[in-house]
Amino acid sequence: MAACSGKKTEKIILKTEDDVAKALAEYTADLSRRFIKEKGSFTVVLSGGTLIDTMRYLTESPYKESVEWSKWSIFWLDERVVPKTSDDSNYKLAMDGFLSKVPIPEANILAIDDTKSKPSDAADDYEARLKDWVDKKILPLSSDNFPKHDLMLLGMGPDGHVASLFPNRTQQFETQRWVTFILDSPKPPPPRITYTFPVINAASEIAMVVTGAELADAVKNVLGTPNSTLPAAKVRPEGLLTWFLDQPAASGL
Ligand SMILES: O=C1O[C@H](COP(=O)(O)O)[C@@H](O)[C@H](O)[C@H]1O
Repeated sequence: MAACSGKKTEKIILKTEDDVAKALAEYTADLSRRFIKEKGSFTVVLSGGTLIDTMRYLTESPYKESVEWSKWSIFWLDERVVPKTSDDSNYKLAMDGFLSKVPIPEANILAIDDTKSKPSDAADDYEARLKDWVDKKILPLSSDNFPKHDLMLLGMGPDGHVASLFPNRTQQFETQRWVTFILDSPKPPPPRITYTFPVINAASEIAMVVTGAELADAVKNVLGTPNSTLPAAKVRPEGLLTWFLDQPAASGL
């Protein structure tokens, strides 16, 4: 393992995707233990894409038995505006690959309301329900009054997008809203809702989980270029940012 730390950024480079999956399970279980000991709960925000498969070891021993799943709450960084039964749904992906295999209470899972077919309505609704969770003191607010989650698990696309914040789209510049929407995502399906950067960067911990040679150029741009303008370079949390990379993804560094 090669690890190098900046002030608040750590980069962990492992040989294979399987090594990254194992390290991610250990890291997430450690944080779960730490946050639950400190404050009795653990709020986790999921991406879609390859991340869910890379979380696979959390659903196996020893984590399946030892993690206090009843204290977890689940949110999504972004969601496609499609029925939850669609193969394009990030909820379905997470349910099939992760949530159906661990005992997180259903009431602790904040999924998109898929009866809202207009993306703007779906974004307003998710933001309103986040506000309810803040009012109920399940989520605290950051010093800038954005909801503060314990852990966000981010993937990155080859174009440098994170969540549904894409290059050449305005959503990446949003400074007020907690949740916004996009009608013309360059990656299908086009209609989506997404957390904004102020909410992402309010998190206590962020893991960027990036594996595969097809991500090498974007990794090089974000981590190897001063002043990269890709959306992933805007991930600068209040807390710690940890990059989990396999060697193919890190090959340009
Ligand atoms: O469309 C999306 O893409 C990104 C990256 O996905 P990956 O398959 O390249 O890992 C993902 O993080 C996001 O949640 C998803 O909606």
